[in-house]
Amino acid sequence: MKALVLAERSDAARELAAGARTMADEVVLVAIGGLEVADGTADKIIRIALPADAVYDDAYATVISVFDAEQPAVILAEPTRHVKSVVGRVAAHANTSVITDVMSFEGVGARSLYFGGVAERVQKAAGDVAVYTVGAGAFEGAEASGANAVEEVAWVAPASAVRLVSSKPRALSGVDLNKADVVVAAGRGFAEEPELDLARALCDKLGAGLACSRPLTEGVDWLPSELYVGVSGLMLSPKVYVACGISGQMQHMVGCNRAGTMFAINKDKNAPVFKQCDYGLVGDVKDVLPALAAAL
Ligand SMILES: Cc1cc2nc3c(=O)[nH]c(=O)nc-3n(C[C@H](O)[C@H](O)[C@H](O)COP(=O)(O)OP(=O)(O)OC[C@H]3O[C@@H](n4cnc5c(N)ncnc54)[C@H](O)[C@@H]3O)c2cc1C
Repeated sequence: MKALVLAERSDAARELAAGARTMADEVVLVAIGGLEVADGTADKIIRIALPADAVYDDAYATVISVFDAEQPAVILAEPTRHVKSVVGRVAAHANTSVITDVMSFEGVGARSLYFGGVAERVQKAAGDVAVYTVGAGAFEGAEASGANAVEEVAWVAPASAVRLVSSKPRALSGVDLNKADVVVAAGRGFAEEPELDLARALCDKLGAGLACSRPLTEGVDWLPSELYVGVSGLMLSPKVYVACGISGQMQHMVGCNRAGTMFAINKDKNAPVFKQCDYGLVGDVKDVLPALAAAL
């Protein structure tokens, strides 16, 4: 049985390839646009170079040609916006559906969230080809392997290409949250944008990355949307997660509940986050964060 892996980030490619190894005899990684691939990731790396005027999503037509040539029984994809756009169209071509946001595999079933994360279900692929988008941490302990034999395929122009109107560099936070050992996350407990400096000061002391809940990105726009954690954002598995002024709604917590150790700071002793953390501190972020930063 053959598995195809599609990922935008090198770490995710390796993790999904390791997971694919537990399901298939042959693991083929599709590397679009110069993705760096670590040694021993997959049996075969199929490289797709992006033409200068093309965007990532346009690679779907080439990936469909790869799918036709390779005939995989399973596809594992990283749940980024671009990869989802590509894999959705590959699944439509294969006359199958995508089982999204898989958190773990149980025999032939895949456990994932639905209704925006308020419920879980286990699904089994209906067709001949199983297509999954899989979050970080689903294949803990699995080891990637393979000769990384490289094959380059010709670009297949999509029937309706995305027209790039303009682009501009994005301000990055400096820390890749997917790789950070420690993440400090801010929620609506921060009443005003300048209060986020308290979380930033704690990040500096801990060498942590700053993340947030979704309300801090959408609507108020205090932080970029790339930084919010949860069912529709980042799925993280850091060693330590510090949830500050976050209530603990399921939609947020599914993105961080794989953390090794979870700390929560909230002024409401009944906040749901206290039932989900390892260590809880009842207090106001305006008092607790400066005290913590000073003590460290
Ligand atoms: C389809 C769908 C998808 C969603 N996806 C996501 C997602 O991916 N990620 C996400 O984060 N959310 C998501 N949401 C939103 C989610 O349901 C919650 O509304 C959101 O996570 C709440 O954010 P919060 O915990 O920061 O805010 P709140 O729920 O308002 O909690 C704020 C907390 O701060 C505490 N607090 C207030 N003041 C202080 C203070 N001074 N000091 C300490 N504590 C204080 C309060 O006691 C409260 O517990 C989604 C919702 C839907 C419907």
